[in-house]
Amino acid sequence: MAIGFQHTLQQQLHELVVRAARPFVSWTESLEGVDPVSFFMQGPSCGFRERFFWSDRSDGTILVGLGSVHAIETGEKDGRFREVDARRRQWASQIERHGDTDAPPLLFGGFSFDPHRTPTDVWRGFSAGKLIAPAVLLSMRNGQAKLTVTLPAGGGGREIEQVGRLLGRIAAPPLPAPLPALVAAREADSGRWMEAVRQAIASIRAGALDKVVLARARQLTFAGTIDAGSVLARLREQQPFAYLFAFEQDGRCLIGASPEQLVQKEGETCRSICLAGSARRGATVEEDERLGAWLLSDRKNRQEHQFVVRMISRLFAEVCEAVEMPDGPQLLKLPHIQHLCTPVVGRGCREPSVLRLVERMHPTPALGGTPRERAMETIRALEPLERGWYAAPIGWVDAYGDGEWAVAIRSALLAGSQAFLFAGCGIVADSDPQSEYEETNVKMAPMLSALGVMHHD
Ligand SMILES: C=C(O[C@@H]1C=C(C(=O)O)C=C[C@H]1O)C(=O)O
Ligand SMILES: [Mg+2]
Repeated sequence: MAIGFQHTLQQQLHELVVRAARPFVSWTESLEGVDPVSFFMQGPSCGFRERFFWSDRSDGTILVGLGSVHAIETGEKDGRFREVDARRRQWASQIERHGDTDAPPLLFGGFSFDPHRTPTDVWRGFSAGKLIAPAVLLSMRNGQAKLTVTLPAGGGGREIEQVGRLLGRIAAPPLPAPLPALVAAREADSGRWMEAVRQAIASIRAGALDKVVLARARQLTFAGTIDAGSVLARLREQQPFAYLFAFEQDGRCLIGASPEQLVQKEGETCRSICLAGSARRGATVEEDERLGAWLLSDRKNRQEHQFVVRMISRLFAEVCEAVEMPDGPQLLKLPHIQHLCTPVVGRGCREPSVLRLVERMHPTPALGGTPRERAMETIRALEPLERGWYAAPIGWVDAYGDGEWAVAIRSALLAGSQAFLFAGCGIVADSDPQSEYEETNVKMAPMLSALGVMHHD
């Protein structure tokens, strides 16, 4: 689509919404030569109040959404995944599709970590479950870029005008705004956090549970508003092997670079990454290799990892015809940290939607613990913070039920001039509170660096 055709396009969109026979109309066309982060950055100045970003680890799929044409939100607790999935199916049947129909319409979404926890003001708008269909979607898959506009039948005048503005500006992308300076950092006392870890270790040794993940939060205050677009641009440079995600609404943005896939469904194939067990990166090649070799053979880290592998491989065996996975973990090396990693593939998946898989998977022992309910109770009792959407599923689902979800770790909630950072770690019988504390410091480093804050403790 050539720039300058935008008036014809606006006219076409007007005609489509007038003639629509279903509640929503969606139109898709190729759109080459657009940088996805610039597209994201254009959102607010074109009047879009919601912004979404997703890219997978290989950049094979990049999805950027602006605005909201349909929101599915639930305050349900145990039934939240089923409820939003049922409403997703209903939405999918209400769309009239035009143009290139290879790219199905999709929704960006997220869930809270623990719907039984009372929501706090910090996480305002980040409900137990939420899916949003963007008004405008830039999707890049297999090297092909497409633009999809979805509008309500008989309406959409404002959105059509915004799309016009967006297309008019695409050729001149804005520069990322400089990040404001840090003025204050606040965190609960590290001694208290380590005391909670000590209590968790005692419960585990007493046989109450096998593993629990405990997290910390740090609140940073900056001299001005933090723009999610600038943070995203930095994450894209600094974290090339992670899932990049951003979910922004009402000026609040959950953003991060997560190495951890929760689950992907593509037709009858589903995939997951078991990720648990961590070491920092070495300063030299020798030190780095030594730390990696140590991690691969360390009993405590192997155990922490194995709980995740056991749960995910069993679950895949229940819902798939066949499960493929390597015999032992591999190392996943990221800029600040290395992890034990076991990819799992399921063939002949019988679940009809990725959201049904998310329901079964969340929380895995990598983010909650094992056994699941005991771990959740332990987190509620020992962790003083509200996780909100941290460590919870974030991703997208399309009209057919396919999609990909990561866990929202290595992340921050941006709210005006404040950023809330979170990091957790898997506690097992052999954990040492001081080392676990240091591990969470390493996990906060990527987000601190993306925010332009030097890491020091
Ligand atoms: C909970 C986090 O990370 C999880 C905990 C890990 C660990 O304890 O070794 C490793 C990867 C993640 O599954 C986090 O980054 O906040
Ligand atoms: Mg760990």
